[in-house]
Amino acid sequence: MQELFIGAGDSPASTTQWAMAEIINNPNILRRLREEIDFVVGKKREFQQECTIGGFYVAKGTTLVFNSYAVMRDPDYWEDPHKFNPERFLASSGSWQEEERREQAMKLLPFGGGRIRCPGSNVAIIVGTAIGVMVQCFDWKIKRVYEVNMEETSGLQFFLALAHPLECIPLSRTLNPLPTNPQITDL
Ligand code: HEM
Repeated sequence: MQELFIGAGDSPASTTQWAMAEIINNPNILRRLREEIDFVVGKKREFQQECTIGGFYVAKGTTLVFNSYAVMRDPDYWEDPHKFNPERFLASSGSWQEEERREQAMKLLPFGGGRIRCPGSNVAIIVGTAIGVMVQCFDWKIKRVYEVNMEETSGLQFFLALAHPLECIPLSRTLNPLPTNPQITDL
């Protein structure tokens, strides 16, 4: 946990500051960078021409927002879509052909897609590391109730949230040590 905070905190902030300081001191580089970004990204993100998608007419100038929540919980694509079942990805991924894999990826959109796909998705992978560390190092207890209340709320927040924020107690696994790896202890 300590490594996560140290490794993830100052390093991106300080690297960004150094790079921006250099860019500001070198206006030619700033101009070239901006030109390249404008060339690749463009200056507009709306439909540049009319078209039809899945039978629906989309007029020029439309800004399209898709409902990725509905796509990722669509019972036509996902078996038992509301069930927390991470193993669903393990079970089928081995047997998928490349085409099926690509099609399946279109139905899993945690970071959106296309040109406005989340640019922080590589950084966000840290969520997996944090969960891995919490599972590896602690047992988790909740107060009074049998299981965590999974009721959802959107409220005034932008993101879907737990209606009752998670309150849990970490119990260190040091009393029940991790099995030692002989290859590592032998070094
Ligand atoms: C688990 C964490 C994250 C999730 C689930 C997530 C998800 C998303 C989604 C769904 C979008 C909208 C994409 C679309 O409209 O197609 C988005 C946009 C964006 N995300 Fe993330 N994100 C996460 C973390 C991050 C992080 C760590 C950063 C920055 C380091 C970041 C920066 C952005 C930005 C700047 C946009 C706007 C992109 C644009 O409109 O061009 N996100 N994110």
